[in-house]
Amino acid sequence: MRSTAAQYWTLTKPRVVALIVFTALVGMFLAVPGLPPLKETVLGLLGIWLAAASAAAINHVLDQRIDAVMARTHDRPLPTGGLRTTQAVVFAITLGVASMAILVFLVNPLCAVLTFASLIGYAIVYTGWLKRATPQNIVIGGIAGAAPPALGWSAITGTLDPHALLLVLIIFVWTPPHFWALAIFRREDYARAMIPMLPVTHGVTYTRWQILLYTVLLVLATILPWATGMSGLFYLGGALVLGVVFLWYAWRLLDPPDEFFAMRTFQYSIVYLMALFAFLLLDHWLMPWLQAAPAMQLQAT
Ligand code: HEM
Ligand SMILES: CC(C)=CCC/C(C)=C/CC/C(C)=C/COP(=O)(O)OP(=O)(O)O
Repeated sequence: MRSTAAQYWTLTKPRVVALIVFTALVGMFLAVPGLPPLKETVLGLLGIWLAAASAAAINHVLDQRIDAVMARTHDRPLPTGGLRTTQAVVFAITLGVASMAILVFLVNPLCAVLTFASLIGYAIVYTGWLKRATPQNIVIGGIAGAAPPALGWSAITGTLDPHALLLVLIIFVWTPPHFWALAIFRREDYARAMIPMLPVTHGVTYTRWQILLYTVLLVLATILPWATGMSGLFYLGGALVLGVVFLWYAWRLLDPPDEFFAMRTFQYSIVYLMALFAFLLLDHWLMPWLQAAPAMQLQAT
């Protein structure tokens, strides 16, 4: 039996939210030359983390009947009775209110509004409506999960920058291969719960082609930070290597070597996004050094 604290922690989907917060952090670092101001960085991350955790807890509340019939999710705190619905609702509201208080009063109103829209987008629009309504659920709902780089950026600058939207676009296009690979492996779960995920409504072969299509779009989208001058060649090299590996997974998935290959593709999607954003960050730090190096060589001669 897990402790009550561990059950609450599970409600926040800690690993998904950790990667979400990392993408927000990268948005913050890319927003300004050098280091972003400490106060906005720390409080902005705290506010975004609390909002995402609140949204995740609401997802557990609204999905508890679905979660109870799926093998992957049946042991979550609400289906098992580890926590009562009222406990989860109070927890979600507390996190949400704390997040908004921090962002409105200590960061800036734009960041607060965008973060609130993402919270509602995931917790209510995706979970409460789209997930049950259309196989395009995760494509449209993916906007909320993709928003954090823009949330981070706006926490630092108080503006919505086109470069931040490029990072949002990358995660938006990444979401379908990320999720549909898992959904192929778990399609019987979704069929049993009567959730219209793409492999259930359109079949596995169609979903595999859609994964390949979105992976091609993803690789093209990842060229844009370099093409628009936001990132340098170090980033581009990393993005292309990661992208070629993703394309290889998506291509092999059309005729997979075993039934677990879709799951391996899903796992790679997470490594991919983590590494891609790490490349953005490293490139941002390295760029001044790389640009200064030829000038220093000239001075030496
Ligand atoms: C609508 C958009 C998305 C959908 C439908 C989706 C769906 C899923 C699902 C069903 C899982 C398996 C969770 C589990 O077994 O507990 C998962 C795992 C994961 N997702 Fe997503 N995801 C989305 C967006 C994102 C975003 C935006 C990120 C991060 C930027 C992300 C990061 C992760 C990570 C890190 C895991 C692994 C969690 C673990 O190992 O416990 N996902 N996703
Ligand atoms: C404020 C802000 C940044 C909000 C974003 C919040 C957030 C946690 C987004 C992650 C998306 C996600 C895990 C979707 C899976 O939901 P699912 O219900 O399809 O998956 P499940 O079956 O594992 O519950």
